[in-house]
Amino acid sequence: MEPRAPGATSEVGRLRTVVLHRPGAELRRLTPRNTDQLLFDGVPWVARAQEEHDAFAAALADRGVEVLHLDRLLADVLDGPEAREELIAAAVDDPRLGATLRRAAVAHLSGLAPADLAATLIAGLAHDELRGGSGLAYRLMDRGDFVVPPLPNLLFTRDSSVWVGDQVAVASLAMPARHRESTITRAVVTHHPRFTGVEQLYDASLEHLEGGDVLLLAPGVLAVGVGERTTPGGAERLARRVFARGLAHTVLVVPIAQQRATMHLDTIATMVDVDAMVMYPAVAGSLVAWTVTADTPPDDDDTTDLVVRGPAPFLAAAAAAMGIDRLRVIDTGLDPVTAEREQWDDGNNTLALAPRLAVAYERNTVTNAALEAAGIEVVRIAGSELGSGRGGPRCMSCPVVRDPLP
Ligand SMILES: NC(=O)NCCC[C@H](N)C(=O)O
Repeated sequence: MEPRAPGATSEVGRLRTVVLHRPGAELRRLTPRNTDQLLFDGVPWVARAQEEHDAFAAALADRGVEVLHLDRLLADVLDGPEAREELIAAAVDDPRLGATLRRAAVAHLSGLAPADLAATLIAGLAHDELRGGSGLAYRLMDRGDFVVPPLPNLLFTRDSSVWVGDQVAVASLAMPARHRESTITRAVVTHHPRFTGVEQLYDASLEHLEGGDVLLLAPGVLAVGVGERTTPGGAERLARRVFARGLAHTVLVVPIAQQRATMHLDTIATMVDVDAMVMYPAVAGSLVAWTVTADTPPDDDDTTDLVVRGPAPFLAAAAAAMGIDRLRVIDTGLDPVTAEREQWDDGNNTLALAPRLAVAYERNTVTNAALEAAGIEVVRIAGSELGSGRGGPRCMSCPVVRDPLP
């Protein structure tokens, strides 16, 4: 059967196709010395993280979701000269290297077969793995230093690209440790036959915008978190572009605390039904939104002012934009300490497979019980090791095809 044309207009339409990344050798690079810089909160047990991820992928496949693996898509495109050239250039685009080491790194990477090159671009290249290294920068490096740093956060496929309607926004990731991820998603959506003809809505050279901050609340209505990662400038640019291309009529811009626990909007709230969210109780009453619309559709990047109203309470502003009476918040009934613990462990970061059917980490027992009491079927997955990167089922998945809502 022909694959369905890619696209998504909501968070909860039946999920048909998703991109995941099974974590691999890149996680073995993590040590207590580099976890902060590489945005992990601990050193994961890699084999167990892979088992957990395999079970996540199996849970999706068992429910009829086609799982695409990012490393395989990457290896496919690295069979062609354009993606090879672009991604090798991106891997050595680092002022630490200097010309001599850069040349040696290019020669090494250029000699690799597609699957090996894909693996190396993801796992990185350590000093002692480089054949034929030379030059001052090389000689002054330590054995374990990275010529090409690893990408352990590629696991969180949600952040480096996001589909809005039938177009894909390649993200502009804020943290240096994640910049190169966008070059990989860009190469895949540009060169893979699966995505031929797809228009790109955003790119990594623009203001910071991360997929974890973008929620498709309803067809035509986006919520965009602005905080540690996505900037107001990024939200404005995205709004202009989705209006210009007829992909949305309203963008709700939602300020969130600029701290690690709430790095993206999807760490505090995700949709579990067409009119319901699970939300961190500590923010449910105080979250606000700026409602952005356009009187006349702008051009992609013109400078005409958008219409900005607010701030207003998020739930009311969202319901008004979505054209519903009320956006329900599933009351997790949590005491503040349990709520804080389960938010940190991504209890609010669920992946909807369909209305009222969501994947969640099993460890968040109180949040999951509340979801079930509210009529949401919860598919529980283990995440004790996966969670050390601070991301849950939504962060670890990029929906590529969802059914439109009826
Ligand atoms: N959407 C998400 O919240 N993604 C989780 C990203 C975790 C990753 N370690 C990061 O800090 O960017």
